[in-house]
Amino acid sequence: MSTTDTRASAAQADGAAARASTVQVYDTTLRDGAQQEGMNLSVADKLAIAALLDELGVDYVEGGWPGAVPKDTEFFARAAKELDLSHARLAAFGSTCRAGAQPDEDPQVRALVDSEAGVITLVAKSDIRHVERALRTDGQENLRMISATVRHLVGLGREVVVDAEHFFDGYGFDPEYALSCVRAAFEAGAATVVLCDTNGGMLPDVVARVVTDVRARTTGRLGMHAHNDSGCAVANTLAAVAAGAGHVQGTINGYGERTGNADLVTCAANLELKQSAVTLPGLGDASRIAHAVSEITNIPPYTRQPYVGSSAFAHKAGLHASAIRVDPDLYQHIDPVTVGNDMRMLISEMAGRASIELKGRELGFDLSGQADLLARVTNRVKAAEADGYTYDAADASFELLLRSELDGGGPHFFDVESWRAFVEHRPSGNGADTIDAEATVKLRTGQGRMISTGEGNGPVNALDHALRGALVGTYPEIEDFELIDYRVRILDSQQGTDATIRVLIDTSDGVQRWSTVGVGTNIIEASWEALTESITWGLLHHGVEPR
Ligand SMILES: CC(=O)SCCNC(=O)CCNC(=O)[C@H](O)C(C)(C)COP(=O)(O)OP(=O)(O)OC[C@H]1O[C@@H](n2cnc3c(N)ncnc32)[C@H](O)[C@@H]1OP(=O)(O)O
Ligand SMILES: CC(=O)C(=O)O
Repeated sequence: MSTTDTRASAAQADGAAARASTVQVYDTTLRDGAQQEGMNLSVADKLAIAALLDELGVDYVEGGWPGAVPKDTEFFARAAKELDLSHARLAAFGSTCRAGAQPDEDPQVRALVDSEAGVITLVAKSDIRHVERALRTDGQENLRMISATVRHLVGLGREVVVDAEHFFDGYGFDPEYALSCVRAAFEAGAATVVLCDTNGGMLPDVVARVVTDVRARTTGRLGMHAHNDSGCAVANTLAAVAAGAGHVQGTINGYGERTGNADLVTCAANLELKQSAVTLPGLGDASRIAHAVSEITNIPPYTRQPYVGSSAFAHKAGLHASAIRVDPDLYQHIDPVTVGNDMRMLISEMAGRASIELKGRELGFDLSGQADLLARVTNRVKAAEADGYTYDAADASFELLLRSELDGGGPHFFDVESWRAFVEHRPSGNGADTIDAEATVKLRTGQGRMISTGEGNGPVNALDHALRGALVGTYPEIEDFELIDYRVRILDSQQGTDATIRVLIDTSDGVQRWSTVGVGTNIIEASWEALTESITWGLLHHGVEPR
């Protein structure tokens, strides 16, 4: 073991020794995550997400609030028949009984029992101001509500978790009252009392101090539920664990009310990989699972999300690449494989020869020892980027550039003789004028000269149709290629309509997706370049030989 390794291991061992390795991981995506603006999950969505969370290996999946939200009532009914969880326990969320009511008479509490969930999580007020102003009752009655509801559910054989709402604010205002709520829950048999930063405004030092105090003055497992309004939800969760909390709540991808909850994957990865405080059996699949949940919620993944984002291990700076070539650990905090992610090299004006060599390796080319070639490609990339190209968003165009240096010309599927596109406005006289676009492409393949005309709803669309028309006889494979995204950026906006234009095109064949770039002072010229590169890369990667 090297000196650096020894030092790193010692530091990690210190951290680990300070913590129990039994911190419970409790997911509230289906309840608090669903409180996110714009999120609307069907029962089928919830069942699918619950199965993914179980694969990840969380200890608890909170399914929602049966009795309050009809879909959640249905979720628990269907979960009992359809969900086969191998690791997680299903938790139903709800509130304590109402002021003045008995739990066995309260329909909300009955709905929790009827959900048949083995775990019931009760939200309880712990800030005296909320008790008096929101519940409109007094402190003693709130303690009775907590105590009676917990006792009732424990008596029915359920594991009870109590979420002490607004705990940190309440503790700051009246610590004795906030503590009496925690004690009431434990004395009635709650397995865990979760201290909630409901308004999400806490900072880690406050969380650490409060959790330490509460731990010294109560007995029982404490948990942490952090919202991210101060941008500190993950940090606050880790601070709570460092101060002795044995249960963490959060949501996958950090979904949740307002700015969201603590991102559970980030929390759990930190706790497992850096502190050995949790064991998440599916951590090695975390990236796939986080993205699969994004597909279901229909909320695009956050590319810079820690651990699982597509940029989490993407390296752009040339100096980083030169060190990574020696040892990836020099610029990465963990091995991406441990969370199911990949290291990627981004090629741009900031690339150096090491970046090109590593990108080449990623693409399947061994460029080691080819100093002249690496220098040539680096120089071409820098010059092209200065002209407006951007290769970190267009891997396919970079690959073609690299191959053109490697193969002395690269793959050559067709020779373009000429192309043209025009747009015609046709007045109708009745106000319903039409605008038609038409393009003609002339090119040669090994099978002869092809001339094709295409129409479209704009000149680029017409050109795309004409190009495909000219090629499809020789290369029928292109019928599978579909242009799925088209982005235009004006590079020097002060030049008005004379500006340089960059076009990025994403193409898919239903299995893989690739991106190409074109640049020109004319939007059609830039689009043509990106279109032809897209077809070339697609043919190449379908194993097609020039015909
Ligand atoms: C911090 C959190 O995020 S907790 C989770 C919050 N999630 C949700 O609110 C989503 C689901 N909520 C709902 O469907 C509805 O708000 C319901 C069914 C819970 C309540 O709806 P309604 O019965 O129409 O009541 P309304 O929303 O007007 O008021 C809430 C009532 O709950 C009471 N209440 C609030 N917190 C608690 C608590 N911890 N324990 C007991 N009662 C509570 C309030 O005092 C109020 O009582 P009131 O009807 O006597 O005034
Ligand atoms: C319970 C909960 O969701 C909160 O206090 O934020």
